[in-house]
Amino acid sequence: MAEQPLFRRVALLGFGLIGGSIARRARQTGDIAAEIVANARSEATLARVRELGIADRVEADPARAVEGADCVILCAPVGAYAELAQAIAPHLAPGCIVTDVGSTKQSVLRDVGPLLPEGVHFVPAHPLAGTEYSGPDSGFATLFEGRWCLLTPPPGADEAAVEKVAELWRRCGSMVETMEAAHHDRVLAIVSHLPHLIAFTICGTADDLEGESRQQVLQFAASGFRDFTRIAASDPVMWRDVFLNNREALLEMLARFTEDAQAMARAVRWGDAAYIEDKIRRGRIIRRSLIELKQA
Ligand SMILES: NC(=O)C1=CN([C@@H]2O[C@H](COP(=O)(O)OP(=O)(O)OC[C@H]3O[C@@H](n4cnc5c(N)ncnc54)[C@H](O)[C@@H]3O)[C@@H](O)[C@H]2O)C=CC1
Ligand SMILES: O=C(O)C(=O)Cc1ccc(O)cc1
Repeated sequence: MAEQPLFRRVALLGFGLIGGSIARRARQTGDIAAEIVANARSEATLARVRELGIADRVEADPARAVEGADCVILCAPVGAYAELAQAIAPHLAPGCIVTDVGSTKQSVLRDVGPLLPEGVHFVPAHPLAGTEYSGPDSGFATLFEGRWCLLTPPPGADEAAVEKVAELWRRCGSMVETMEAAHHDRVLAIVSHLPHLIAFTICGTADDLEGESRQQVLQFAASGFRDFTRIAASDPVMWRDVFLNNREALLEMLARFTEDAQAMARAVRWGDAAYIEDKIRRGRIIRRSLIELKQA
C-alpha cells in the first residue's frame, strides 16, 4: 500500500524533462501528490501533456495553475523564474510551499524570494540528475533514483517546509543534502556548468574547421569527442540561463581552467613529459575514486 500523498495538489510550472519526470514519478508511486496540475508556456507542450495523461489538469495560465496548491514547483529555465513568480505571487494559498529544480541557486533566492507573500514557504532545490534531452516526452519516473538533490533554504526558512521538500525528493528516490546557495553555485560551476561550457565550445571549434578536416570530425569521431557531443546536445535556452545566472562562479572556474590548460600547452610545447604524465595520472585517480564512491 502506498503511503498517504505528501501533498494535496502539486502545481508544476514548466513541463519538460524535470517537470515531466516528477509528474511521472508522482503518478507511479501515488505517495507524492493527490492531484497534479501542469502549466507550460506553449500550446504544443500543453497539448502534449494532455495527450500523455500524466497530469490531472493542464492550465495555460500559471496563476490559475497554482490556485489551491499546497506545493508549487518551478520547472522552467531559471531565466523565466522572476516573471513566473510575479505572475503567481498574488494567487498562492497561505502555507503553500514554493520550491524549484533550477541549476543555479543564488539567482533563485534573488529572483523569486522577494516576490513571495508572507506566509508562503520558500525552499529552493536542485536535483543533480538529468540528460541531454528536453521537452514533455523526455521525462521518466526513475530519473532521480540514487541521485543527490541539494536544498538551499534561505536563512530562517520554516523547518517543517524544508523537511517536506526533503521528503518529496526522498520519495522520488533521491538522497538529500542541505547547503548554502553560494556554496552550491561554486560547486556546480566546476562539476556541471564548466564541463557544459567546454563541451559546447569544443563542438564549435571542430565545426569551424575547414573542408576535409571538418568532414572527418564526424566520420572518425572517437568516443572522447562523442562524449562531448552528448553533453553539447543539451537545451540551448536552459544552458544560456544557467551561464548567465551563475556568472561569477563560472567565470572564476573558467579562469582557473584556462590557466591549467595553458600550463599543459606549455608542457606539450617544451616536451615536459613528467608534467603531462602527472596530470593524466591525476585524472585517472579521480575517475577511480568516483567509481569506488558509487559502489560504496
Ligand atoms: N536538463 C537537466 O538535465 C536538468 C535541468 N535542471 C533544471 O530544471 C529546469 C528545467 O529544465 P528541463 O526540464 O531540462 O528543461 P525543458 O526544456 O525540458 O523544460 C522546460 C519547460 O519550461 C517551459 N518554459 C520555458 N520558458 C518558460 C516560461 N517563460 N514560462 C513558463 N514555462 C516556460 C518549457 O516550455 C518547458 O515545458 C531548469 O531550470 C534547469 O536548470 C535541473 C537538473 C537537471
Ligand atoms: O546530462 C548530464 O550530463 C548532466 O549533467 C545532467 C544535469 C544537467 C544540469 C543539472 O543542473 C544537473 C544535471
